[in-house]
Amino acid sequence: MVYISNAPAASKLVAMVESARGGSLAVKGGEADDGADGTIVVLDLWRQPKIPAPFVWPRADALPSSPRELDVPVVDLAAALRDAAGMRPAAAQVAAACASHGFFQVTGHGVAPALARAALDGAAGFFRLPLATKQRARRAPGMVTGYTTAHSDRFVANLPWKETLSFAYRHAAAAAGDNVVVDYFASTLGDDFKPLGEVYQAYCEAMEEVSLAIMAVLGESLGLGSGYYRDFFADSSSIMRCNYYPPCPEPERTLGTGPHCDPSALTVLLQDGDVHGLQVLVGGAWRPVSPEPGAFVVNIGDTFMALTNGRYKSCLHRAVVRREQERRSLAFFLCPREDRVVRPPAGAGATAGERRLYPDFTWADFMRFTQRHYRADTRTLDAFAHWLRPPACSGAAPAASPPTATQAATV
Ligand SMILES: C=C1C[C@]23C[C@H]1CC[C@H]2[C@]1(C)CCC[C@@](C)(C(=O)O)[C@H]1[C@@H]3C(=O)O
Ligand SMILES: O=C(O)CCC(=O)C(=O)O
Ligand SMILES: [Fe+2]
Repeated sequence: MVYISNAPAASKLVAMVESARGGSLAVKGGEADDGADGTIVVLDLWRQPKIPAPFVWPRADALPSSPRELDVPVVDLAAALRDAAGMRPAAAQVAAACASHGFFQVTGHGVAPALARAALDGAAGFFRLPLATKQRARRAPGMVTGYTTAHSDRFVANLPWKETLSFAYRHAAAAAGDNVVVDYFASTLGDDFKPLGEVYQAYCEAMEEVSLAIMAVLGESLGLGSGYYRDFFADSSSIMRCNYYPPCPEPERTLGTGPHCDPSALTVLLQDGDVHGLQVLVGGAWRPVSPEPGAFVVNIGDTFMALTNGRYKSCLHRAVVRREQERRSLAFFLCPREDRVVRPPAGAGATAGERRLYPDFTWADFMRFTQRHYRADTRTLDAFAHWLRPPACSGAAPAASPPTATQAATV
């Protein structure tokens, strides 16, 4: 028997796996099965000799991969926050990186190595659990949070070779003493998962602090002062995502995470060990950003690009997979409070006479766009801006006719 979720996309996928093996397909909807009765679970996907067709990404527009490491500055956050003498070089490093590709690394962040290790190990342990256990946290339709295998509940083609677990981290809740992450783990996976929830609660708190420190440097780098963006994101509503990329029999035909710009404001990424995977598109080639021990990789997302009227770049990136090695990464997506209006301040792109590149929007709307109308890809922010404010001549009404309304469900 094959366990599948109720989604048609997933049933198609599993059917393909089955037919590739010449086995018979029995579809089981509803509750997850732990596989103890001989059930073949979706995890068998990761052990196929060939990748199923829905995982094959088109190569027509394939750009070359370069072995040359991307030059990403390493910014010492502790020095930057200590005094003006430390801030000056940090702000200059960040300004240069963000004006070109938007990627840099941070050290001096104050995150205890043991906490980072526990978060990575926790992800390793979680993804090794039986599918049925992980499915207790499965993503609800239209939500970004939850557990997914290859996003097969959302899409039928260009499936990513990964499993993910995502959860929300809201500053307001944490400030009120609510342990939202612990509660999430306990309520979806069970009380046994409280200790893991505690690890991620602490990790998210640390990530928020790191993100706000970076916001201080970004503000300085744009001449707005260290408080401007720090205040804007002081009541953030962020997303934490654990990525697991299994070894892949045909790594050159698929991707762990497809080419995209992060819709969020800022991403703080922790890569596990020395397994390379993250690549950034710069100068027409995919360039690796390898894990630096003790450093986090930071990148500007679309929301911050909009906050600077395009001055700071949200750059295309992807994650490749490997034949022999599995890989894990932890991404903390810093996002504004849902109802905050994203608009560049005077001095960072909204000076008199400068053309606004993007309309005002709220994170709630942008988030909804990526979960219900559009699959985040190479041009998410432009598609969203167009959806919010179609060109006058098109006559289209935004909510009634998102340009790619069917994409999220099918592609
Ligand atoms: C708002 C979001 C959409 C995604 C999750 C968060 C932040 C990053 C986005 C994502 C990772 C970009 C690549 C494509 C995506 C579908 C993925 O492969 O996971 C994106 C996320 C998503 O919609 O789940
Ligand atoms: O796993 C990685 O290295 C990158 C993942 C990523 O870009 C994302 O989750 O947005
Ligand atoms: Fe990303």
